Amino acid sequence: MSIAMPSPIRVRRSALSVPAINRRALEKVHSLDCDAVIFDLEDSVAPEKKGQARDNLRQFFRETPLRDCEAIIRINALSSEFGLEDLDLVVSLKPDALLLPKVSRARDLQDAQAALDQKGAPPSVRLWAMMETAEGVMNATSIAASRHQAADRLDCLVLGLNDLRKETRVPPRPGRVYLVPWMMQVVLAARAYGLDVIDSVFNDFRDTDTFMLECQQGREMGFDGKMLIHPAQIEPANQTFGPSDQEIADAEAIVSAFNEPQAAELNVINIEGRMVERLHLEQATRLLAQVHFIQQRKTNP
Ligand SMILES: CC(C)(COP(=O)(O)OP(=O)(O)OC[C@H]1O[C@@H](n2cnc3c(N)ncnc32)[C@H](O)[C@@H]1OP(=O)(O)O)[C@@H](O)C(=O)NCCC(=O)NCCSC(=O)C[C@H](O)C(=O)O
Ligand SMILES: [Mg+2]
Repeated sequence: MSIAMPSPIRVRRSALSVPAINRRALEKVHSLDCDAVIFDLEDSVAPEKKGQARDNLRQFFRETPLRDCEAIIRINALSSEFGLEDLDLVVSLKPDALLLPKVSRARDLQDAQAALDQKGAPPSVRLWAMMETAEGVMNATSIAASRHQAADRLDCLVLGLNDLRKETRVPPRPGRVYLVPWMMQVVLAARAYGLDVIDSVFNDFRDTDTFMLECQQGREMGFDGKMLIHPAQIEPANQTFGPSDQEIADAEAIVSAFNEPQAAELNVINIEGRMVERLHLEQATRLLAQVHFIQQRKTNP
């Protein structure tokens, strides 16, 4: 017996932030192997440069749109003086998602969704939410739940620890030790409502060893991937958040064991002394679909 591939399969191991004001960085993105590019109009763009940054994105989307990589635009808060013009840009460029910064309550997302709907953005334009305020983390459950209410475009939560540290005054420490409970709260809320969740940026982009440790920690906490600030972080993030050879071999063994005729009516089987249930078959099938997705991308560069 075989089971259908879950759909849609998405892979979000690496989401590179690119300041929309930086033309040189924009030119580079086509040569980079990240799963998503977040074109930033918010904190990496000075107030007097917002217009120029929007023009850069207009030119980029017109001349060299991304292929096989999600395109996300992070706008300024809708309540800011830049928010509405950013939103109009999103409606005209139709990226894969709008990333809303500093989401503190479900209402922020509902307002963004209402504005997208009212301006005629197609349903393909999803919503991503930055979780980076104390209030946002405390409201993680209702924010994630808004996917089933007035913000059904919501697709993914992105943790922002720079802002969260600033507001809570928790200093950076090895292992992000005092932040872990809040991070897990965001992961749990995302999973309860079927959302993806992406770990925060790591600022010291030349410190590859600590970055790798942070990626491994993020993966073990259940994150799908990491928001990145520098091209050098892409490969380590793809490696850490992608399926390992051992995980692929295990998944193949599970699928093939359940495909045996004698397993057709069994919900639980024994694979080399390990209990394996159909829920593991679902996990294995999802993992193999992700492997397929990644391989296809490699063969269509
Ligand atoms: C941090 C940087 C300013 C460093 O840039 P630079 O000094 O140019 O570094 P390098 O000389 O090592 O760069 C080597 C080449 O790589 C290109 N580059 C660098 N960064 C990027 C990038 N993000 N995307 C594409 N290309 C990039 C350089 O142009 C060099 O190219 P070349 O000259 O051809 O060799 C810079 O990395 C940077 O600006 N990073 C992104 C900053 C950003 O987006 N900030 C916002 C996101 S952070 C966030 O969201 C925090 C969150 O909200 C929270 O609260 O936690
Ligand atoms: Mg931030």
